[in-house]
Amino acid sequence: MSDQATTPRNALVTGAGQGIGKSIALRLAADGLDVAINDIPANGEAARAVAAEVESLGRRATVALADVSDAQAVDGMVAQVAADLGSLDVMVANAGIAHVKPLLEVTPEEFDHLMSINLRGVHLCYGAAARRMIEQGGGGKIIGACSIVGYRPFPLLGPYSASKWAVRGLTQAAAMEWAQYGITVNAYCPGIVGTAMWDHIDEKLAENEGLRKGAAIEKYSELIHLGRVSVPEDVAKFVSYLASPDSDYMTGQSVMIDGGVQFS
Ligand SMILES: NC(=O)C1=CN([C@@H]2O[C@H](COP(=O)(O)OP(=O)(O)OC[C@H]3O[C@@H](n4cnc5c(N)ncnc54)[C@H](O)[C@@H]3O)[C@@H](O)[C@H]2O)C=CC1
Ligand SMILES: CC(=O)C(C)=O
Repeated sequence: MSDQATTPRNALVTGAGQGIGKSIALRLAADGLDVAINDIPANGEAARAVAAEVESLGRRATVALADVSDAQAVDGMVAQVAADLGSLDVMVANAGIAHVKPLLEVTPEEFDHLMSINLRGVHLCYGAAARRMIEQGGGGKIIGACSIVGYRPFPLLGPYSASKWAVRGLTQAAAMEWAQYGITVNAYCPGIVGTAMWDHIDEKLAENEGLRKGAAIEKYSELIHLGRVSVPEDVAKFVSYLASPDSDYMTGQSVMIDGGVQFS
């Protein structure tokens, strides 16, 4: 195995127009990395606003709009980022969506749509980044969005939980195959983070269980030993470590950063 040859310099964060991805992008910029902001074209304005915030921290930024489920678009995104910033050293495959539905009501189309973003999207981003890093020859850091439900599913989040379970497996396989190139591959497993995703989950769980809005997140928050709902910055601090040389001897891990909900 070759050594991690260079200190990470240029990062790409998918789904970075809001929520956890935005927080990761800003944290990596604060750490001294230049950052490419990805989101879907429909969220382009938010992505450009995050890029402006990165620049206000004194770092270079570029916006690379693409749907991570589209193989051609992902290859184009990675090529654009490497051209704009000079290299790709850190890939954070953060983009994801959640559906809340009883398994017996999930249609094959809904299942495929979720998997195309949460699993194929991560696979495409991992692969495109790895090919670029191998070509560059200096190793790299590949980081994926898993979840506590990648270890223990939540009811009504069946396909979502399965997608995160699969991200954990993909992360282990990629770590094994790409160690020889000095590339580490790890994932973060947040618990209950107060973002638009949990607003949606709360609303749908409430509908399903006949609860008022806000009651579902309160109920699930009782599982958090540290006693508060997570904020995106909690996750970004850990991703900062995964993107830094301090984590060079760690690969294939999907690590809980959940305030003490799930113990692996
Ligand atoms: N919020 C939470 O409690 C938790 C979130 N996660 C994971 O963390 C990641 C980020 O979650 P949040 O920030 O909460 O979600 P969010 O819904 O606030 O943000 C997700 C971002 O991804 C973008 N996105 C969606 N589909 C995309 C696609 N096909 N291509 C490119 N971008 C796309 C959205 O436009 C949005 O900007 C997701 O993978 C999620 O599954 C994991 C555990 C807990
Ligand atoms: C959205 C998600 O992954 C959880 C566990 O809430």
